[in-house]
Amino acid sequence: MEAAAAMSLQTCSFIGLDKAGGRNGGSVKVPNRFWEKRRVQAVRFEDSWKFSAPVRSGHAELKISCCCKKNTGSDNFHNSVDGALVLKRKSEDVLPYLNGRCIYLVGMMGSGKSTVGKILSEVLGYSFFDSDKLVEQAVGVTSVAQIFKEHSEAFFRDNESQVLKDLSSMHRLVVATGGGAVIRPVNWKYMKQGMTVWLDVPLEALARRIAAVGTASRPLLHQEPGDPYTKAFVKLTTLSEQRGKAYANAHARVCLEDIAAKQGHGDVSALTPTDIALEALIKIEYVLTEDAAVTNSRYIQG
Ligand SMILES: Nc1ncnc2c1ncn2[C@@H]1O[C@H](COP(=O)(O)OP(=O)(O)O)[C@@H](O)[C@H]1O
Ligand SMILES: O=C(O)C1=C[C@@H](OP(=O)(O)O)[C@@H](O)[C@H](O)C1
Repeated sequence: MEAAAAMSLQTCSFIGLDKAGGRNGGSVKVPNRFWEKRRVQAVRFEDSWKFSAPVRSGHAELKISCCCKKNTGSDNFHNSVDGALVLKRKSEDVLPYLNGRCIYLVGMMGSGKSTVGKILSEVLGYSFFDSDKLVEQAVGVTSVAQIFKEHSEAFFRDNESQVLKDLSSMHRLVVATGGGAVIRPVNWKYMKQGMTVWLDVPLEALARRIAAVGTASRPLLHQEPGDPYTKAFVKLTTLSEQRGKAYANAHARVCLEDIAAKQGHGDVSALTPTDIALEALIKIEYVLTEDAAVTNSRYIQG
């Protein structure tokens, strides 16, 4: 049911970026023309950063017809509709508290940032961006692997920071960041303009997912010897040790082991992207309502 729910919920649309810098130049600035186009979808709010308890509106219209189209079996159909409804209702709870703030998904390669991010953007009515894709478009190449090969990791990181900086002035976006975006403190300054959410996935599950699609598109994993699972697992273990603390900077942590335990089976591979998106919304709501409560109690106390 999940693939269908995810497919039907995703409406990712990227708008091409003009090449704004030479291949051998320094960082590449995302051109203004790009943001002018996006402004149609990504509304700017001048004063949206105040944490206060919002006025709740009634339930918005539920848009589930697209989910039904993709499913065939009757069990799948019901699971999918139920899952989509629960997710949509939760998004309506969270939206007033988000107040236009962007969501930045962080996590290791293969943690599901793009998959879950597209679902979140759809239910929230936000636009979706994959920062890797924005870097590729800004540099004028078709893959991150090409940037690593023809330039360097440092060149990629500079461009990644520039993209995050440009995104940080926007609103109503869900951004799937690259797995290494967390290592530069300045990127946190940009990402923390919005809500940051860490998708915390066990290494075995990450390596299984990556092995299923191959390591070619992920240059940091591709250099290791061995079969795709071993290559991925070995390098991810090292990266996770180096980055573990950095991911923990996020406002919210979505731990797949915890979700699986809550569901009573303990099997993270049985979790669907919709389960994970729902948990992300629950965690975001928790963080934002805590902030709103603190702000309101300060206001009452004068
Ligand atoms: N919950 C999930 N269960 C199984 N596979 C998943 C799940 N979420 C994502 N995947 C798969 O894992 C791979 C990596 O997901 P992706 O969203 O691209 O991760 P990221 O953007 O964090 O690198 C993709 O092939 C995707 O289909
Ligand atoms: O973890 C990392 O350092 C990287 C993760 C990749 O993004 P995904 O997390 O989307 O695979 C991409 O940015 C690049 O290959 C480096």
